[in-house]
Amino acid sequence: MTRTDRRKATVESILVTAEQMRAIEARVFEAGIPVAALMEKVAGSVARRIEALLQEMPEVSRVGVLVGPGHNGGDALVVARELHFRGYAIAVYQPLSKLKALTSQHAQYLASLGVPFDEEISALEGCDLFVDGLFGFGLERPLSGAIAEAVDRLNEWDSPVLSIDLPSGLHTDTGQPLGTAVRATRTFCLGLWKLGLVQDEALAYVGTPELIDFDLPLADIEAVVSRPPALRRIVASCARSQLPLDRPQVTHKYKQGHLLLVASSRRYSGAGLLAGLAARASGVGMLSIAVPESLKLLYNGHLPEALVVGCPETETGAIAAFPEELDLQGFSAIACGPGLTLDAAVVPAILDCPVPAVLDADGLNWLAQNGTVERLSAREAPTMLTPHPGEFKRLFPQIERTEVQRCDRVRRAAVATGAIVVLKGARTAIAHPDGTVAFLPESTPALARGGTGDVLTGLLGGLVAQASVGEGAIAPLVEAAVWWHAQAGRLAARERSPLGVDARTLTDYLIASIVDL
Ligand SMILES: NC(=O)C1=CN([C@@H]2O[C@H](COP(=O)(O)OP(=O)(O)OC[C@H]3O[C@@H](n4cnc5c(N)ncnc54)[C@H](O)[C@@H]3O)[C@@H](O)[C@H]2O)[C@@H](O)CC1
Ligand SMILES: [K+]
Repeated sequence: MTRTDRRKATVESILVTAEQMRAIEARVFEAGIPVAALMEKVAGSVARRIEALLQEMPEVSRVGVLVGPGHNGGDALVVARELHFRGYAIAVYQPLSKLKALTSQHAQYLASLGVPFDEEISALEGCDLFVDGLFGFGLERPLSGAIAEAVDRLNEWDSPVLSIDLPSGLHTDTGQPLGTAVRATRTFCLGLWKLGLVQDEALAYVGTPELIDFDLPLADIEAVVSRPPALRRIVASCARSQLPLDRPQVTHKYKQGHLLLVASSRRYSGAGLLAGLAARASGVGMLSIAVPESLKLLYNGHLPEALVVGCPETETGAIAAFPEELDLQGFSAIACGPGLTLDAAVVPAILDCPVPAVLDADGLNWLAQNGTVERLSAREAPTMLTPHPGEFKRLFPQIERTEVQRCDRVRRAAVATGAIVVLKGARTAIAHPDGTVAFLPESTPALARGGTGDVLTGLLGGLVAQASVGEGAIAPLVEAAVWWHAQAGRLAARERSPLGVDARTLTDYLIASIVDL
């Protein structure tokens, strides 16, 4: 990989906090680039990008530009100037009279060109497009008074809004609106991806995010951001490259991993089927499924290739124990949890077994009742937990109470337990025991349906089983599984509408979403 490629890969994959961005910028300025030159370069790139978008928007003639007191406002003024010269009618909303020096100079020049400035947002009413440069990264103070009212007013209008760096009002790290925030159609994130943009709280504000790379030197990025970076985005090309698509020519089924799926009860008979169908799509060499004895026929019917292990049942129809002859150590991975109910008595045996394990649903609920941290830190083999926020809260009540930010909560959970923790959400976060956290930047709300979590468990289990018999590391595969699951959801939503992504259908789209790679 050349240095240029490495820089590009780094820029695509890391997430920075406001503090880190500030430190990187400071190094660049210290090294000598004039602030005005950088602003011209960055805002010039944004302007060219907007001009390209405008080629597809012939209806736009009047552009409203929101200008704040700092350099985000300066960027917006450069964009406004360029669009003015391209023939667009520009109107500027500038609520605060005191501007930073550079911003003030740009304002003075734009005004000299005859562009009208106003301190009332109503002056922009009826514009065909808005450019939001009120506040950029590092905002701490909540928006209030007339500016907050102006933002709320803007949010009621229909024309598209393009935000520079972040939607104004959003906290750079938490992604939460400070008082209120601009609801953008598109956000041009400058230089490096900001952590806040991949938080669930930010999604209603960010619109389509896009990175404007302005050539921050790799040395300056690496001087501030640790290696491996503590915070990352899952990049599609990297996730894809982890999938076990290239098999050796000479192999056999047991060399491709043997997954034991432990799932279902008479009450929740379908959960294990969904996980089993997803495990099938993972390409795992052998699939065994342990279910209550009375469900054996059902499972044989739906998953003819699987070895179905009928287990003794409790009175309630849960798995009471594994059959004596079942050797847990003979599997390359175990995935446990979907549909078990808390009556199932199999989790301790899995925890005691030195085989990689994925725990979900009632596997997690069992842990929550029996001491998550103590039980997991004693384990020798890799463990993966896939909680949704409710399960996470039950698993880690102390962490939930002390940490405000999701990113910190999930990181602490992974460090404390030694497990890889997949905290599911609109933007799933994956924390590793070394303290690094990766976020899935693209997904679809169509996946918010019962059973899609069972699909993830089966898929992840199947991939982990393959990695654990091969040379591949398990950690990157967890991220690949989360990415793949979302890709399947996105493809299904595109082809069948967001209503057509039931969990059973999702399992069909797993293969469809990777066949043309
Ligand atoms: N300096 C440069 O050449 C570059 C600057 N960039 C731009 O600069 C931005 C960051 O600039 P700044 O650090 O000036 O930050 P802002 O543009 O967000 O402005 C901060 C100013 O707003 C005021 N302020 C903060 N909260 C407020 C509130 N709630 N109500 C009223 N006023 C409030 C502060 O007193 C401060 O003066 C980036 O987001 C980006 O757009 C980037 O283009 C990179 C290059
Ligand atoms: K902004």
